[in-house]
Amino acid sequence: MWRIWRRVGSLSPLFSSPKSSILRQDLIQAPYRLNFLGILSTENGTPATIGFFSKEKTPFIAFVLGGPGSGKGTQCAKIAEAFGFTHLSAGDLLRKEISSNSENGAMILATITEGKIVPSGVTIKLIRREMESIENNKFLIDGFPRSEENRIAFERITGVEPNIVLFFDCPEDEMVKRVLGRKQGRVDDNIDTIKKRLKVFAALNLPVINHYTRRGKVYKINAVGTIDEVFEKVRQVFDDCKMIK
Ligand SMILES: Nc1ncnc2c1ncn2[C@@H]1O[C@H](COP(=O)(O)OP(=O)(O)OP(=O)(O)O)[C@@H](O)[C@H]1O
Ligand SMILES: O=c1ccn([C@@H]2O[C@H](COP(=O)(O)O)[C@@H](O)[C@H]2O)c(=O)[nH]1
Ligand SMILES: [Mg+2]
Repeated sequence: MWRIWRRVGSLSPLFSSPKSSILRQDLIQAPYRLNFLGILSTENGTPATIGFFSKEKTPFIAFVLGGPGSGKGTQCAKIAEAFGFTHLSAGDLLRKEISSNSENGAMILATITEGKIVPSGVTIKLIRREMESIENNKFLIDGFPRSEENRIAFERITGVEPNIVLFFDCPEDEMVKRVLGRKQGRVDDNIDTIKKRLKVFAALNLPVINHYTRRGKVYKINAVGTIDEVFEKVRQVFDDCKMIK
C-alpha cells in the first residue's frame, strides 16, 4: 500500500507547464522523476512507486485553514455531516498523542503550549495512519499544513495535493474572543499563547494559503457571522464542487 505507483498528472494544472513540472520535480525524491505526461517514473522509465494512495483509491482532500478560533473545527463537523467527509483535525490528533502518553507526547505538549509547530514527520504520520485506517475517500484535513515545510513534506510523502483549500478569514479580535470563550480546557487557550499562535499563523500559515491561492485552489470564506451563516457560504463551495463524488 505504501509504495504503489500512481499517476499524478491529472491532479492539477501544476503539471501542465514545463516550468511548474520543474517545481514539482523538486518535491520528489531521486531517483524518481515526472515524465512529460506527469507520470512518476524511475530513471529507466519504468513506473515509480511513491505516495500512499493507489490510482483507484486517490481520495478527495480538502485542507481547512484559518487562524486560531476562526471556526475550522466547528465548520468541519457540519461539512462532515452534510457531505459525508471524514474530519481529521491535526490538532486533535496531536492532543490524542499527548493523552496516550506516546513517546512524542512531552515534545508535542511543549510545542502546543508555546504555540509552535510540531515537526512535519510526526504530524504526517498521524494523519497518514488515520487516512489508511478509514474507509472513506473524502477527507477534511483541519489545521494542516501549518507551514510551507509541512506542505512540502505532505506532498512529497503522499504524492498528492489537496483538491481544494478552505480558508476561514477572520479578524484577529474576533478570533481572540472566540478562543477565550471556548472553555474546553486546552493548554493553548490563554492570551499569551493566542498571541504567539496569531504570529505563527501570519508568518508560517499564510504563505501556505498564498501558495494554494496561486494554484487556484483556495476558497476564502468570510468567517464573521453566526455558525449557520458561515456554513451557508461553505455549503455553496461543496454544492458547486464537481470534483466531489
Ligand atoms: N461563527 C461563529 N460565531 C461565533 N462563535 C463561533 C463561530 N464559529 C465557531 N465559534 C466558536 O468559537 C470557538 C472556536 O471555534 P473552533 O474551535 O471551531 O475554531 P478553530 O478554528 O478550530 O480553532 P483552533 O485553531 O484553535 O482549533 C468555539 O467555541 C466555537 O463554538
Ligand atoms: O499540523 C499541526 C496542527 C497543530 N499543531 C499544533 O497544535 C496546536 C493546536 O492546533 P489546532 O489546529 O488549533 O487545534 C497548534 O497551535 C500547534 O501548536 C501543529 O503543530 N501542527
Ligand atoms: Mg480546531
